[in-house]
Amino acid sequence: MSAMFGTKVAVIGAGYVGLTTAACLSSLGHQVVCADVDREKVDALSRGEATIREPGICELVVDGLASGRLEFVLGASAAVSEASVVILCVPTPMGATGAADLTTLEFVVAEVRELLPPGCVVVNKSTVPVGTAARVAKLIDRADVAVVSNPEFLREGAAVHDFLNPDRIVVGSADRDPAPARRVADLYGKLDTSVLVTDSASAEMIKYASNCYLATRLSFVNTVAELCEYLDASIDDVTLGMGYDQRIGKSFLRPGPGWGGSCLPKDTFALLRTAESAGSDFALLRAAIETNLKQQDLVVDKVRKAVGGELAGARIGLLGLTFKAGTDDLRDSPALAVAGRLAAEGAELFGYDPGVHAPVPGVTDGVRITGTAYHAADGAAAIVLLTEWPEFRALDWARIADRLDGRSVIDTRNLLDPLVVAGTGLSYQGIGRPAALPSTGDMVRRAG
Ligand SMILES: NC(=O)c1ccc[n+]([C@@H]2O[C@H](COP(=O)([O-])OP(=O)(O)OC[C@H]3O[C@@H](n4cnc5c(N)ncnc54)[C@H](O)[C@@H]3O)[C@@H](O)[C@H]2O)c1
Ligand SMILES: O=c1ccn([C@@H]2O[C@H](COP(=O)(O)OP(=O)(O)O[C@H]3O[C@H](CO)[C@@H](O)[C@H](O)[C@H]3O)[C@@H](O)[C@H]2O)c(=O)[nH]1
Repeated sequence: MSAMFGTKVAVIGAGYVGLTTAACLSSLGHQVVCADVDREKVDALSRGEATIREPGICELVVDGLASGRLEFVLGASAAVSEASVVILCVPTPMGATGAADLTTLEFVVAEVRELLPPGCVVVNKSTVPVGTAARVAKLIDRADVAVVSNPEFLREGAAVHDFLNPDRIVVGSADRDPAPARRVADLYGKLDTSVLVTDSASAEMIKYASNCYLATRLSFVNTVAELCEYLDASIDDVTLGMGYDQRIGKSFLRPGPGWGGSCLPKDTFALLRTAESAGSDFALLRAAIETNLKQQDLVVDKVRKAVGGELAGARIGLLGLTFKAGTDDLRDSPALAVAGRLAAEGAELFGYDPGVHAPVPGVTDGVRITGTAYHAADGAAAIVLLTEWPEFRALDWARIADRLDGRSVIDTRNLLDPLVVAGTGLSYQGIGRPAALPSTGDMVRRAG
């Protein structure tokens, strides 16, 4: 069967996943109505203003509105009445027990179930525990509506690129029913990628297993980095040497202040809880989570030592507050977790982040936001780099040295060239990096 274009699609939720999905599907030729409960967001998007910081999103929204293939509406019920595919992209945050909280998802399902046109396919794109597609099908309780799981794998900061160039598309339907799975797979017919069709439980598990594997890999790397410090080895060279093994690969091996963001922390907890309810002890995953919390302690220990053992009253400059570079997202940011621990010990914090221009009440409390990296350094006893924004590499470190009160630079992302920083008279510490070695990866011979 040839790929089908021009499908009428409703996308529920206009956040990182929903807005990207809506804008990209309209760019692929589909007719998309995207709904959100946030009136300001709907109004801004309807005016062609992007509400998230993602390369390419604004252009797609503007093009979609101009072509008439993209529309934003308030509330899910306003979006679904003519849709042949309804894609749920609402939040599934961590609940009180660590399990995913499905309240919003179930609320939306209850809101739209009677409005869905006959023959419509409902798609779970939100990250949801195994069994949720079956549960949603029960809640909808209509023989003429199928429920399909289609997990999303995009990364923030590269959302549009990842959506349009996915490593794979996973579609799971009840009993592997091919007809609704094909309807969903066909939405992506213009993309050159592998499409895996499976049952809905396996599709849901693929999403959690992928995120939990990535988190475990990082906890492993962070632990190897800690060992490197004791053994005077270089984590940069160790991960480079590991990455040449094609079974391991080079990506997702950078040590840091711990992994964070809106997905890995909640999804690791959720799978741990799912395992517990299935009577299984996922000890490896639990260790990955615990290792991640310990990583923040290690960073705080380094800072405490750097300022002479007492954080109370110490002025510290922080470079980076977002959970990774290239995003303005502060949700579950390891940088803010470290800041919170430093503040709890009485440190006075001044922070600069290229993606954060004003304090965010309840989120950046305890950190005074500065307009430049140099202002964060003013009079500080130490500088702590927490997010790997490339522009921090290009800072004038001699100028920072002049403005600092103390001498310490702690680079939790191994972003900086230690020789450049040390060349200004500052004392450099990375993660798993011996202080006195040249930067990294000096190859004697490179193949090809
Ligand atoms: N952020 C990512 O990188 C990413 C990647 C893959 C999967 N996911 C998953 O996708 C889901 C959504 O994540 P997100 O980051 O896009 O969340 P988000 O918070 O950025 O966006 C969710 C949107 O849903 C809206 N919303 C809430 N209740 C609603 C309702 N009743 N009706 C309509 N809209 C409603 C919110 O106003 C918000 O705009 C989660 O399950 C997440 O785990 C996220
Ligand atoms: O080598 C690395 C790579 C990442 N990180 C950290 O790991 C966290 C997560 O990073 P990343 O995976 O790039 O961020 P997300 O945008 O949250 O994307 C993850 O979570 C999404 C939501 O489920 C998935 O769709 C993506 O595939 C998955 O990578 C961040 O704190 C990063 O700083 C490191 O410390 N070292």
